[in-house]
Amino acid sequence: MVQLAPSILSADFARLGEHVRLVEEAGAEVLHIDVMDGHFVPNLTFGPAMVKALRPHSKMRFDVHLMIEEPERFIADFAAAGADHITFHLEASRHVHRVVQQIKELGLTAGIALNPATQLDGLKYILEDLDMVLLMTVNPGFGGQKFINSVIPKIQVLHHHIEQKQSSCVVEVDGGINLETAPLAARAGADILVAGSAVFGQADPKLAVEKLRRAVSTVQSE
Ligand SMILES: O=C(CO)[C@H](O)[C@H](O)COP(=O)(O)O
Ligand SMILES: [Fe+2]
Repeated sequence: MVQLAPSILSADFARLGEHVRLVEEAGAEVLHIDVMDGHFVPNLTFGPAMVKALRPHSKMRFDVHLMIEEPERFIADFAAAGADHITFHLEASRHVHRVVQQIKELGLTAGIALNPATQLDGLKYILEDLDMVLLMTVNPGFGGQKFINSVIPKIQVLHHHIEQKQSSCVVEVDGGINLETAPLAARAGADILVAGSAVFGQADPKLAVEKLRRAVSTVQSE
């Protein structure tokens, strides 16, 4: 069963509580929270205070995607604010194993994200410690970008590897997911699909989640 993770990056920040409740009512399992620092990526978003403010409004799993340099500096703050899961970028940390341990010691699940051009090889000695791998299908930094099709084989390879190892690690795909690309990513082996503009950029975010769910359910029944 593929899960949907609406990204608040494209939500109306002035009506965030209301928007988050809408997607939860529509059955979204995970809320994706994009944190950007203006260094690792050329954009700035928000910090732990946003997670803390949203926490009382939702029972969804809070999936924090850190697009920040030296993520170890902020793990404890996001955990205290109510994150359930933290993903950081392989490209942004020099002590990958230590950061994974830090996240897990706080009782959260841990994931590593890879930019579209980053090889899977960098995960070789850490994969067994991960709860999630996030494969970016756009270059991180902005919502509303076009899905990079050449990442599809990378999703397939990772999915097959995880299946062979009988690991419980899940594959999340993030960037440019819409009604057309969601089935492609699901068919390639994605377990969780992040969608920002295809949900919160639509006039009716609740209907948008329902449509995405229908689009991926056709793949599951193949
Ligand atoms: O991590 C991200 C960008 O760096 C976002 O999660 C992602 O881009 C979602 O937005 P959209 O679905 O509009 O592409
Ligand atoms: Fe993201």
